[in-house]
Order: sequence, then C-alpha cells, then structure tokens
Amino acid sequence: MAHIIDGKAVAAQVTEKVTEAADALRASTGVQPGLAVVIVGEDPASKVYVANKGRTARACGFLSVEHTLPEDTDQAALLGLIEELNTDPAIHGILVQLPLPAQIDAGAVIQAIAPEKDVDGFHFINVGKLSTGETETAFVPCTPAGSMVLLQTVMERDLSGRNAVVIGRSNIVGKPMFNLLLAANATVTVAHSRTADLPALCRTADIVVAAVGRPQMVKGDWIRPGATVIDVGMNRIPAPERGEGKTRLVGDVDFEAAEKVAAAITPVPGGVGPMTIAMLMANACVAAHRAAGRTPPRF
Ligand SMILES: Nc1nc(=O)c2c([nH]1)NC[C@@H]1CN(c3ccc(C(=O)N[C@@H](CCC(=O)O)C(=O)O)cc3)C=[N+]21
Ligand SMILES: [Mg+2]
Repeated sequence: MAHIIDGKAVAAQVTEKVTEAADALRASTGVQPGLAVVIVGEDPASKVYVANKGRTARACGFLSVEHTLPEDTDQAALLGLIEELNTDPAIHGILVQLPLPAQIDAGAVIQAIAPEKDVDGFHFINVGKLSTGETETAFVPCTPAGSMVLLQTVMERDLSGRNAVVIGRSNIVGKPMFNLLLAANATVTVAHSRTADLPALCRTADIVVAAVGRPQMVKGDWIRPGATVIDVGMNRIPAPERGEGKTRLVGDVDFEAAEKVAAAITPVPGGVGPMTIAMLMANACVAAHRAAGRTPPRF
C-alpha cells in the first residue's frame, strides 16, 4: 500500500509560512500583499475555486479583490480592467480565471497582465524564464509548482537521474512540469494523445505525473512497483451510489489500483488541488516582496 501524500496538510504548512511572511512584510514596510482574481461569467465550478482562493488569501492576511464580469464581457472591457489592475499599487498579483468565454482571446488577455503581477506564471516572460532556468525571478505556474513540493516531501533531493513521465502537454501543467523536473535533474518524457504504447512507457517511470483530464485513465498495471504518482486530474463523474444525480471528484489515475503498486500517490481531492491554491498565495507574497524592494522568502 502506497504512502498517501497529504496535499491538504502540506498546503496548510505553505500558507502558514506565507501568512508569517506577509505579516513581517507589512510590519517592516507597510505593504500588504494584494491579490486580484478576475472571473468572467457564472460557471459554477469556477466560482467555487475563486471563492476558495479569496478565502485563503484573506486567511493569509492579504487584501483580496474579486472582479466578476458578465458572461458577455468583451475583450476591450476585460483588457481595460487588467490595465487598471496593472497600475494599481495595492495589487501585487492578478489571476484571470480560465477558461474564458469564446468571444475573448485568452492568449491576448494573459499577455496583457504585467509579468511582475502574473502569479499564474502564464506570461511569455515567466514561461521563458522558467524554460531558460531563471527560476529565481520567474513565477512558476501554481499546479506544477505545488506538484514539485509534493514530490519533494517523499523524494527529497532524490529526483536526480530518475525517470519521470509527464502525461499531458498543456501550457498550464505538462510543459512547466517538464521544465521543473528537468531542472531537478530527472530524465523527463512528455507523453500525449499520440504517444505509442503509453502503458509500457509509464512502466519505465519512477515518477508519473498525470495531467490529461481523463477520469481514471492511468491503470494500476501502468505503474512500476515503488513509483511515485502525482495525479493532477480533477474530473467530476456521476456517483449514483451517493444518490440520484450526485457526482464525485476523481483524478486521472485509477487510485484504488495504483495505490496498491506505487510507493507514494496523491489523492483527489486533497492532493494537488489544495497545493495549487497554496502556491498561488506564495507567488502573490513573492510579488509583494519584490514590489516593496525586499528579497522574497522561499516557500
Ligand atoms: N488562471 C487560472 N489559474 C488557475 O490556477 C486555475 C484556473 N485559471 N482555472 C481553473 C483551474 C482549476 N484550479 C483548481 C484549484 C484548486 C482546486 C482545489 O482546491 N481542489 C480541491 C477540491 C475541490 C472540490 O472539491 O471541488 C482538491 O483537489 O482537494 C481545484 C482546481 C485552478 N485553476
Ligand atoms: Mg487534489
């Protein structure tokens, strides 16, 4: 039976450090970290995440500002709001909740965010810094950053020379995860929908990171005995056993089968999800330190 990595507990440790750092920054400089979250439309899942982020930001002692814009908001209006937030000295971090409605060019919106306030790490400047090894000044996307922290709780500095397979090549998870694992001296393969014999490839992995968005796709017999499994998936599936019309959250990994084989595995919920929010707080706290001319702590 695998060790189950407690993402909630690790996230609480991170937000506690962030809270202390935010207090100290405020005491020494008067600067209170400020995080703005922008949401367009009324997608219920998005609203839950955004509420979660606001609650955590306030618990860390941040100023937390939420902007909810109507579903039919146009590009110019959204860019106008971003420009306001870019120049607002009380705001150090800006997150525009994805996905955005079809009439909006999400890429253009992301590039309009000032790189020094881009706490999602999606701006070209931050992507380029991560991929060229400028990790001191890059903002690293929150889900991959949190996944690395969880990996390090079980593997410490031991990623060097390990085989890692990242399933999924998104800009948000797969590609930054590749860069972080590579920077930690792992040998990294990025698999995707066209990969030949994914089960066999996975069996070569000491570390599997599943980020495809397909419920329970990664089977137990894909996992090499003793491997570490990071499940980034977050899929809602019907759960008739819980009652008519009920759903439950599952990852991209068949958890029950994989945990019998793996050495360590993250659960869903309670794994990567809480870490994503914790790393967002860490990034916003770093942004506030830089704005105040202080060296940011490491989280
Ligand atoms: N610009 C942008 N940045 C994001 O970081 C971003 C985004 N857009 N759009 C949506 C996704 C999704 N996301 C989650 C964060 C935390 C949980 C989380 O806390 N999950 C809990 C459970 C939540 C539940 O029960 O529904 C857990 O896994 O334990 C989930 C999902 C951030 N995202
Ligand atoms: Mg989770």
